[in-house]
Amino acid sequence: MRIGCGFDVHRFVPHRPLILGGVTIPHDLGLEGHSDADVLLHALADALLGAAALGDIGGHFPPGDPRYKDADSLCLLQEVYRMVKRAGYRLGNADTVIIAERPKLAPFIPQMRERIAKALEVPIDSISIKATTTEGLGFTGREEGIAAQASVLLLDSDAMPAV
Ligand SMILES: Nc1ccn([C@@H]2O[C@H](COP(=O)(O)O)[C@@H](O)[C@H]2O)c(=O)n1
Ligand SMILES: C[C@@]1(CO)OP(=O)(O)OP(=O)(O)OC[C@H]1O
Repeated sequence: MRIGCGFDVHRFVPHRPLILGGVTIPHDLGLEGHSDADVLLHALADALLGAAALGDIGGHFPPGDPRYKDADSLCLLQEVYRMVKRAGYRLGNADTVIIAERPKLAPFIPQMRERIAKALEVPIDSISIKATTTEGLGFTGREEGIAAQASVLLLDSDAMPAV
C-alpha cells in the first residue's frame, strides 16, 4: 500500500471556461492555465504520481509544451494512471477537496465523480470529492482563484481485494 497527496492552484481569469473534475461549470470566470486548468484533476494526478514516487505532472507534461496547450486534463489523468498501473499499483480510493468561495459546486460533484471514475475505470465509491469555502479569507476567499487537494491510497495490483 502507498499513500500520495497532491495540491494545485489556478487563478481566475475572464473568457475561459471553468472546468473542474472534467465538468464544465457555468460561471462568469474560468481558470488560467496552459492546459484546460482543471485544478482538481491536476491535484489528483499529482497524488497518484506521488503515491508511486513517479514525480509530478509538470515533469511529465511540461507547462509550455505545445502538445499540452488547452489539454483535456481527464486525458492527462488517464495517462498518469497508466503509468501508475505499469509501476504495479491500482487505485484503492481517492479523497479530494476543492477550495472555492464561488461558484456553488455541490450540484456538480456527482457528475465529476462519475467522469473521473469512468476515466480511471474504478467504482464510483473509490472517488470522493468535497468542496469548501475559506469563509472569505485568503486568495480563494477573495475569489482570485481555486485550490484543490487530493489524497490517494494505492494498492499493489496483485493484492486480493479485502473480503
Ligand atoms: N464552492 C463551494 C464551497 C462549498 N460548497 C458546499 O457548501 C458547504 C459549506 O461550505 P463551508 O465552506 O461553509 O464549510 C460545503 O460542505 C459544500 O458542500 C459548495 O457547494 N461549493
Ligand atoms: C498539466 C499542465 C500542462 O501544462 O497544466 P497547466 O495548465 O500548466 O497547469 P499547472 O497545474 O500549473 O501545471 C501542470 C502542467 O503540467
